[in-house]
Amino acid sequence: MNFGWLINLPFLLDILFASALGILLFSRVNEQRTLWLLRGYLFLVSLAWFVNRFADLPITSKLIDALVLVCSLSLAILWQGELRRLMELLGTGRLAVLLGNPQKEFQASASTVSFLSEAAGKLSQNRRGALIVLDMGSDLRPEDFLYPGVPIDAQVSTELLLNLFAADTPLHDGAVLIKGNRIISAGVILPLSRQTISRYGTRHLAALGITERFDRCICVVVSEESGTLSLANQGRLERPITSSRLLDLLKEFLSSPTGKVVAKVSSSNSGLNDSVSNNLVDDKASKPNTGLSSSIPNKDSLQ
Ligand SMILES: Nc1ncnc2c1ncn2[C@@H]1O[C@H](COP(=O)(O)OP(=O)(O)OP(=O)(O)O)[C@@H](O)[C@H]1O
Repeated sequence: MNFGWLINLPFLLDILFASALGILLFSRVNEQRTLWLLRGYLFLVSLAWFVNRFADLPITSKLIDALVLVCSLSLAILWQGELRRLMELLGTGRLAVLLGNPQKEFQASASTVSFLSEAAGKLSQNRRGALIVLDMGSDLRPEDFLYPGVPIDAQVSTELLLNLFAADTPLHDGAVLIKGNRIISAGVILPLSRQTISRYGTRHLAALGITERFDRCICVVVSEESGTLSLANQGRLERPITSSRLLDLLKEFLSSPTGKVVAKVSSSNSGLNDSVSNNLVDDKASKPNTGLSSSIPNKDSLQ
């Protein structure tokens, strides 16, 4: 066998780029099951390449190609949200997000998270509906929202948060966006989750929608109907939680450079974790599921 191709520069570059891409992909996957799928898929692709290049087996090669095609289609359906997000990031040139570099200036301080959990606790006691997005370096931009809201740019405080969600005030509808220690805007309309089988209302779906798109973004939700406090992270909802539990989770989130703590805590806490995809406890069970597109609100309908 001639191994001359091994020292061929284009071939070495090919291997280098393919390995870099593989490492990047594996480093971005944080779920074991997804990792297995990716590993299996890459094995099939490598097998197809090997058989095509080195074996003179046309029928086997065609069969493996067909298998790779079917698997690619299945994965495209399974990961449509992630693939869409990948293309959005590539299209908007946000490579830092893709490479997982958090923006350090958006690290919230310990006092910010305690103001936030204190406000959430009071809102919950008073059954005031609220939705607070805490961006800890996920590079959220106005174009990521359905409506970017009204600019505020003020230091986070319990009083200001309570004021923003007070009944009958112009900005109480929609979400408050916090970046680092500052309230950036209020009245923000978030994209809804694509988890259409959920029976949650739009406030909770909005929290899931933004957190399933952005890793380092979490959402605190207070239900107006039940006063239940929830924390959304990476497309999962942990509820019901107390304000002190919220504070603990926020602190753990702050101390984690990858922002994966809450998911880890949730999965080990079967009593509290409530993933929408699992369709568990739901205080909106009586509400008909209207489907995603029909339930996306516009600003006018929320006022
Ligand atoms: N896409 C969105 N982005 C931001 N806020 C939203 C969005 N959709 C709905 N909301 C907020 O949620 C309110 C409606 O909540 P809805 O009852 O539909 O949801 P919910 O999840 O059942 O919440 P709750 O338990 O508080 O009733 C709206 O008045 C608005 O303030």
